[in-house]
Formats: sequence, structure tokens, C-alpha cells
Amino acid sequence: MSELLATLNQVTVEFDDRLVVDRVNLTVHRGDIITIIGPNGAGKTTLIRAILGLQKASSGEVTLSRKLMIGYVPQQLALESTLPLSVKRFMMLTGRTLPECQAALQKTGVGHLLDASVHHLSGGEKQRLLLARALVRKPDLLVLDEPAQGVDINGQAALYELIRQLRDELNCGIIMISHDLHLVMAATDKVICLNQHICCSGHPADISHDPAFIETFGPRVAESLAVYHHHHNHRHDLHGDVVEGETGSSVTDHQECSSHAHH
Ligand SMILES: Nc1ncnc2c1ncn2[C@@H]1O[C@H](COP(=O)(O)OP(=O)(O)OP(=O)(O)O)[C@@H](O)[C@H]1O
Repeated sequence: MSELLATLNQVTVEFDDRLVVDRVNLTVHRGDIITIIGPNGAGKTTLIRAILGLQKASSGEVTLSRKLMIGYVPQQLALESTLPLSVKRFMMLTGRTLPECQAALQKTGVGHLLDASVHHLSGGEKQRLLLARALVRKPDLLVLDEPAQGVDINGQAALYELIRQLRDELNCGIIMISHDLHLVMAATDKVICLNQHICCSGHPADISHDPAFIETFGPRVAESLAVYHHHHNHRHDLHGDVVEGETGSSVTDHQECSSHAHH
């Protein structure tokens, strides 16, 4: 098993007695790509803020491995629009050297924009810039909050592909929030379906069959995912011939959802 980066043990967050994150258990290892999905207001951002140490848990524990370097990509780049700011200057604000900044920009495919103004970047370019800023710290754990927001569908696929490549290259762990279910299903090792508590979790191909997932997202979404990630009831040998009697496995971890109603 690869190195353990972060452990969440019964993490609970309440705001004014309103339960937003309910007893979440989670482990992140080096090399993992874990995606958190769930309806609006489900507590996804609050949960990753707890991992980042930006939100104190009301109870439970977040344990990070020693000297863990975290790279964080927020939902959107919030900048004072009247302040002139080039990509180069934005990157140099990290305190890293110019060659390091340039290398990170190259990695995310926006090396050619070094002298451009950050205010004039397209949605996809901004997300790639934010990713470069996170990467320049050489993170062990990369945390992304809806990284593909404002990016068109082709750009989204490219961005998820890039995230996978970066995981391979940096050998980091990745935890991200996403609403783009189809892309998530294609690009993720493990999905956590959050609705205050973890409704279900597991391999993307399997959770679409989970009753808790269907209850949270509705049968239409679950059906389209099941078709997209259809189960083979057989496998092929090296010559491509069908081998009978091999079935796909179902490996979701399902926690009962008795504590509240799903929407
Ligand atoms: N600092 C805060 N004080 C009070 N309530 C908060 C605070 N931060 C978040 N909340 C509430 O907690 C709930 C969960 O918010 P959160 O941003 O974690 O949801 P989310 O799953 O990320 O939603 P979305 O998909 O819409 O981004 C929301 O009802 C939100 O209003």
C-alpha cells in the first residue's frame, strides 16, 4: 500500500447547530485520485476546507502526514480587477524562482502566457494557471475544488487528463470536488458521494448501481452513468475471445442513510 497522506476520522462540522459534515471517514494515499460528488450544499467544500485546515472540525480528527505539502486549487481566481497583474508576477508571488514558475506553467500548458495579464485569460487558461500555482509547491497532496468550472466540455476532458498526468508525474495524491459526473467517472479511481455524510463510495463504475447514489442523484443520472460505464458480464482472453463465467464485481462501501432524507 502506498504512503498514507491524510486520514479523516469521524470528521463533523456544524454551523450554528446545523450539521453540514457528518462523521466522515476517509483516507488518502499517494497516487489516489478521489473525487467528491454530491448535491449543492452537501458539505463538499466544507469538507475539503477541513482537510486544508481552513475549517475547524466540530468533532473528529483530520490527521495529515508529517511535512505534508498541499497544493490547493480554489473554485475560481478571485482578484482585484483594477490591479494590473501578469501571469509571471502572479506566479512569482509564490516565492518560487522564475525557472520553477516557468516549468509549472509549461506542465499545465500555459507556458506561452507568461507575460499575459491574468485578467485577460480565458476560463480554461485561468484554471490551468491556478493548477500551475498549486504545482509549483511540488505538493504531496493536490486539493481541487471544481477545477473545471467555466471550462467548455472539450477543455474539461483535457483538464481531467492533465490532472491524471500530473498525478503520475508527481506521484501525489489528489482529492477533488466535481459536478461533471461523466468526466469524473472517466477520470477517477474512487468516488465519494457526500450528502452531509458519505452515502456511498467506491469505484465509479460501481457506485452508479448503489441505491444511495440513485436516491441522491435520481435514476436518470444513475442510468446514464451505468450505460456509460456498462458492466461486462464476461471478460476476454488474450485473443479477444469471450471467457464465460466471469462477472464484474461490485465493491461499493455503502453506509445506511437513515440520518436524513435525500433530495
Ligand atoms: N462559514 C459558514 N458559516 C455558516 N454556514 C456555512 C459556512 N460555510 C458553509 N456553510 C453552509 O454549509 C452548507 C454546505 O456548504 P458547502 O459550501 O460545503 O457545500 P457544497 O457541497 O460545496 O455546495 P456547492 O456544490 O453548492 O458548492 C451550505 O448550506 C452553506 O451555506
